[in-house]
Amino acid sequence: MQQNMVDRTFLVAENLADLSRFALDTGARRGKLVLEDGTIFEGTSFGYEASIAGEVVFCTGMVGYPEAMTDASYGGQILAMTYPLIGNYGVPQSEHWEGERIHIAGLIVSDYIDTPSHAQSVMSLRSWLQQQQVPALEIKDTRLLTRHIRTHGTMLGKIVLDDEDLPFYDPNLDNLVASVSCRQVERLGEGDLTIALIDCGTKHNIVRSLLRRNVRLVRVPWDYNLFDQASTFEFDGIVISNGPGDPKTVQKTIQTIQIALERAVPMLGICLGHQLLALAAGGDTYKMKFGHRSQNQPCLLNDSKRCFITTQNHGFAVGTLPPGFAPWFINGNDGTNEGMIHHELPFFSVQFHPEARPGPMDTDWIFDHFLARVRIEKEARG
Ligand SMILES: NC(=O)CC[C@H](N)C(=O)O
Repeated sequence: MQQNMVDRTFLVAENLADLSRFALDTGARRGKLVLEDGTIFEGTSFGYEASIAGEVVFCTGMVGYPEAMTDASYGGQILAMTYPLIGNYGVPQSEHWEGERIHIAGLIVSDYIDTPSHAQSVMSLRSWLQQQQVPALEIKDTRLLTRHIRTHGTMLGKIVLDDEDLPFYDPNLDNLVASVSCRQVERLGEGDLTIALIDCGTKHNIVRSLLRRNVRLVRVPWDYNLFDQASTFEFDGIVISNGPGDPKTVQKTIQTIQIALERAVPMLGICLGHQLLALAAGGDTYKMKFGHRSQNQPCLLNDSKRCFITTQNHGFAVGTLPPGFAPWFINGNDGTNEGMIHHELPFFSVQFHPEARPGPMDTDWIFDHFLARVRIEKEARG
């Protein structure tokens, strides 16, 4: 027995030596993740060979790296995946992505797997990162990094290759929505209800979820004036999408929502859309210590014993609800607000992602609930 244990220890040591020889043989470049408080994690580059700065956040989802990486809400962020094996099922075709490209600024993993195995995989994660020019680092101890961020809060950081250096960059100071929103109005689908989707960096599954319900969808840029006589079209409701950065930097969308509130146009806000609706209606948002990024966030439906397991990706939250709104959902872990609903008017919003991708479909009914109310309001208007 004791002999076995000794043998195994020896084997592990030998494998580790093999691995480091492999890294040297493949010419993998060494790199560092440098945090703004001076903490350094050494690692090996497996993505695009460049240095990059951003905000370091962690996601505890066990699957879904292609969806998370293409979610525009992660714009400006260096994403650390806590699930240790990343790359093992490769990268699917772009129709399965949540945006047109990779939106994260950089990727941090514990173990990068370069031998993907999945029926839908068309390339390795390494090739994808290199094609799309996104740096990535394998640092092994993502647990220590995550515990550090949980203790001290989300912080700025940079992936630095070899002896290169660059300044820290805080993405929350900029309006990132302007760089990820669509540029032109796009008309999709057919149906008797017309929904205007304000694209602040919408996940594709919000578009798919609406089209699946047979609506005529008009996707508009974040700063599009929906109420300008000359440029606009008839619509029955508005969906305000998810998106990157601090909601307070997205003033033009807030102004559009304010007009929609005055005119009682039915509205559904999702994630950033929830925060924007709250700000437009007179509420307030704040930056959370380390945010919610996973696919198992429990959300309690207010005044009930119902709990939904939700997908989330946000670093800001609604602190003060606007007048006229009640809490709709509350986070079962930390009690933060996860949604709001107006007492009388057709205004709803959720902090989580009812479109999931990746994650559970528990709250897919939010789209049905919203569209049913849009129909009621349309019929009442005649
Ligand atoms: N997924 C989102 O829409 C994120 C909203 C916002 N950027 C936040 O981090 O809180």
